[in-house]
Amino acid sequence: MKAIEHLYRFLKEDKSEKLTTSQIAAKIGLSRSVVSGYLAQLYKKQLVEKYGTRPVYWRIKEKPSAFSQIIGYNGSLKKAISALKQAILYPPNGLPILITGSSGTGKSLMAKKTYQEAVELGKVKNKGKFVTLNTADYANNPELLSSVLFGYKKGAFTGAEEDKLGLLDKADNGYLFLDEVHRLSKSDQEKLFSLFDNGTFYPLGEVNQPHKVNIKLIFATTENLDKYLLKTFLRRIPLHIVLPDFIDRPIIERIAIAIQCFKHEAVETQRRFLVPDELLVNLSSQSFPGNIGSLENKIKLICSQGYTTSPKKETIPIEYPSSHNYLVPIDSEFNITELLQMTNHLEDSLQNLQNELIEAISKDFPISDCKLIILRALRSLSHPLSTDMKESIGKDIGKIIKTTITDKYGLKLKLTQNEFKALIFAFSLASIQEHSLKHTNELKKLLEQNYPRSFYVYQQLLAKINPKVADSYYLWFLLLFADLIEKVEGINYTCILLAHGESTATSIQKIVNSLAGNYIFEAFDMPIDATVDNINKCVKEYLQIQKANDHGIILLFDMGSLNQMFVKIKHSSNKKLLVINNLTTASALDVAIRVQRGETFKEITEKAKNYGNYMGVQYFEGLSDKDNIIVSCLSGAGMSQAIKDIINKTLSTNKQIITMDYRKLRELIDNNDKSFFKNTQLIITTTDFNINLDLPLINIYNILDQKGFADLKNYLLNSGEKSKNVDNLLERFLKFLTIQGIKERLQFLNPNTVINEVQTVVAKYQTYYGVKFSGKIKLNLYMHLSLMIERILLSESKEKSNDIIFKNDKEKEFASISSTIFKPIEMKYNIKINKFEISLIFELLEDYL
Ligand SMILES: Nc1ncnc2c1ncn2[C@@H]1O[C@H](COP(=O)(O)OP(=O)(O)OP(=O)(O)O)[C@@H](O)[C@H]1O
Repeated sequence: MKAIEHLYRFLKEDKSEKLTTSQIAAKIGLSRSVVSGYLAQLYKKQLVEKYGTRPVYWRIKEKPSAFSQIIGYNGSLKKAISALKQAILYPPNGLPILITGSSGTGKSLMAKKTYQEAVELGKVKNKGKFVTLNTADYANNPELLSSVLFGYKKGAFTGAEEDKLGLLDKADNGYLFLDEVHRLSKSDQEKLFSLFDNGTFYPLGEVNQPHKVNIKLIFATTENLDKYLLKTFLRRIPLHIVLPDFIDRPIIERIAIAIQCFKHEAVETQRRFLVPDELLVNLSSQSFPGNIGSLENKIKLICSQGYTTSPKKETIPIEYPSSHNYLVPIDSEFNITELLQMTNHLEDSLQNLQNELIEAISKDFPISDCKLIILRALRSLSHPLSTDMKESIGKDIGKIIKTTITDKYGLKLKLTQNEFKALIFAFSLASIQEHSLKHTNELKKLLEQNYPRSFYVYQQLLAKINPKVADSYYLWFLLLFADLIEKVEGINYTCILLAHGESTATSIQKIVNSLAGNYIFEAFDMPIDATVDNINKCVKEYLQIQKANDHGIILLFDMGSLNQMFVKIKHSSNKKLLVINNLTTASALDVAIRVQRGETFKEITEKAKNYGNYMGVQYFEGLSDKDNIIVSCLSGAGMSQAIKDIINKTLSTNKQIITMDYRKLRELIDNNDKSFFKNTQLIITTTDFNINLDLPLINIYNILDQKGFADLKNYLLNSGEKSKNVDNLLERFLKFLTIQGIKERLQFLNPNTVINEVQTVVAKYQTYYGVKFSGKIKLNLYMHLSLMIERILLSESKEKSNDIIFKNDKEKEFASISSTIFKPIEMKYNIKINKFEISLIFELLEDYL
C-alpha cells in the first residue's frame, strides 16, 4: 500500500476525530512535511476536510448523514449514532439492534433514521421498506399479534379463510421496527430465532415451507430487559443502545429541542411565535416523565393558548410572567440547521478558541490581538439563541461587575457597548456550559502567570457569580481585562490592609482603591478575637496567590504586636516586607499614591516613619553565595527538577544547582544587575532569550545539535568536568527528552523500559555502520522506535508490508542487518517488525548511512 493510502486508511479508522498534521505524522510515523503534502492532495480530491484554525484539524469527508438533523448528532447521541452506523454497515446484512430508553426519548426516531441512513448508504436493496409494529397495540390479543407479525396459512385458525402475509414478509429487503418489544410473547420470541439465525420463519399453520426473507430488525423498549425478554433472544441482538432522558442531555441540546418544538407548531399553524427567552430556559430545565414527547405536548398547549387568544394575528406573543424577557421569534423559516450547527460545534469552537488563546498568550501576542481573537470567536457563534438570555443575564452580570471589580478594586470597565454585549453573551455561554474544556488548566496557568493581579480580581468576580463550572469562564478573562491589564499589572507591590471589625479594612480599601482608580489594596476584616496565627494564615494564602509579584509587600494593620506580625509574615515570604502599625484612610491613601507613582521600596519606607510605628525592610543580598548553575524551564518546575537531578547524578561538579520558576528568572534578570548573579556560572533553559547581563545561557534543546553540544561540552570541560561525564550527560538528556515526548502517547508500554531497548538498537546501528548520529537524529529515532514497538504490539501495523520491495544493495543490507538488530526486541515482545516498518526506519536514516 502506498504511504498516502496508508494515511487515508489511518484517518478512516482513527476514532479520535481531532487530529492535527503533526499528530497524524507522529501516529503513522512519517515526517510532518510529507504528511502535509499528502493531506493537501487528499483535500484537493475532496477525500478529507479540515476545520478549526490554529491548529487545523483533519478528518475524513463524509456524505451528509440522515442522522445529521437529529439534535445531539455531534453531542450526547454521537456514540449511539456511530454504533448504529456500524450496525448498518456490518457485513453481509447489518446487525439486529435494540434501542432502550424512557418513553419519548427518541427510540422510534432513531429507528426510522437508521433505515434512512441505510438507504442513503445503498444498504437497502429492491426498494425494501421500513415497517413498524407496535406490539402494545395488541396488548390484549397476543394471537392477533402473532398472526400480524408472521402471517398465516388458510385454515391455521378459525376465521383464517385464506393465506395472509405477515409484516415479516412485507419488510423483506428492508427494516422491521418492533416497538415495545417486551410485549412479544416468549413463544413469539422463540419463533424469531430462525429469523436471526438463517433468515427464515414459519407463518402460523405452516410446517413445511419456511419463508426466507432478508430483514434487518430493530427492537425498542422502555422496560427492564431481563424481566420480559428471553436470554436466548437478547443474546441474538449484538447492539444495544440506550438513549438518555431529556434532563440528562446537555442544556444547549435541550434548548435546541424546545426551539424545534416551537418551530413544529409554527409550521403547523403557519404563525410566528414570539417566545420569551426565560420560558425556553425554564422548559429546558424541567424533567418530564414522557421526555421530549411530553415537552412537545406542553409546547403545543402553550402555542394553542396563544393562538386562541389572537387567532387572526400572524405573530403571536407567548405570555410569560417575567419583566425583562427577550423574545425569540420562531416561525416556519427558523433556521434549525444553523442552530444545530451551533449546538453541534459549540464545544469544538470553544476548544479551538482556547487553543488559539493559549498559543497567542504563550507567544506574547499583544493583548488587543487576544481580545480580537475572542470577539471574532463570539461573533462566529452569534445566533438568535445567543440573544435569548442576554438581557436577563446581562443585568445580573453588570451588577456583580460593579460591586466587585469597580467598587472594591477601583477598576472601571472601558468596554464599548458592543464589547459589553459580547461579554454578556460569553458569560451566558459559560453559564450553560456543563463540562470543562480540555487543557483549561494550561490556559488558567498562563493567565495566572502573566497577569497575576488581574487574574486574582477575576477570581473574586467568579466567586460572586458562583458558577457550576468555573473553568469555562477563563476563556473570557482577556475580554473583560484587556484594557485594564497594563494598569493593574503595573502595580509592583503587594499591599494589604488588615483591621478589626466587620468592615473597617474593606471600607478603607473601597475608598482608597476607587480614589486611585486601581487595585492597590486587598483588605481583610478580622474578628476582634483573631489571633496572630489566624491573621497570618489569611495573609499567607493571599501572598501565595500573589507570588509572582516580587518587589515587596506592604502591610498596614491596626492590631497585635508589630514585631510578632513581622516575624510571622517573614516566615511565609522571603520578599522585602514593610509592616506599618497604623491603618487609617490617610495612611493607606498615601501609600497608594506612592505605590502608583512607582516610588522605590526605600522611599515608601522612609515616608512611612511619619505615620507612626513601622518595621524595617529586608533586601535580597544576591541569588546565592555559592558558585551555581540555574535551571529554569518554561514548561514548569517538574522539568527543571528532573534536569537538576540528571546533572547532579552525572557530573562531578560541586556547584549548587538552583531550579527557578521561568518568569521569576526573567524578572530577576530584568530587575537586577550582574552583581546579583555574581556566582552564577551558567543558565540552562528550554527556550532562547536574550540576556544583557553577560551570563552564559544554554537551551537544552540546542544540545541536540552538534554546535550546541560543543558549546556545553567546552564550558563543562573548561570548568574541570571529565569528557566521559559530559557524553553521559548528553545521553541522559536525550533519554529524558524522549521519555517526555513519548510518555503521553504510549498507551501501555512503560516509557522508562522501552527507551532502554531503543537506545540499544540505535547504538547497534551506530556500531555497525561506524557512524555517530547527532542528538536530534537520535531523539527522533528513539521516539519513532518506541512508538513503533507499541504500534506493532497493538497489531496496528499489520499487512502494510506486502508492497514493500527493497530495491538496491544498500536497502537490502539495511533490511538484513535490521532484522538481526531487532531480534531481541521481537523475541521479548513476541512481535515481528515488518518490511513496512523497516522501510520507514530506512527513510529516517538513509542520508546518514
Ligand atoms: N434527538 C432528537 N432531536 C430532535 N427531536 C427528537 C429527538 N429525539 C426525539 N425527538 C422527538 O421527540 C418525540 C418523541 O420521540 P420518539 O417517539 O422517537 O420517542 P420514543 O422513545 O420512541 O417514545 P415512546 O417510548 O413513547 O414510543 C418525537 O417527536 C421525536 O421527533
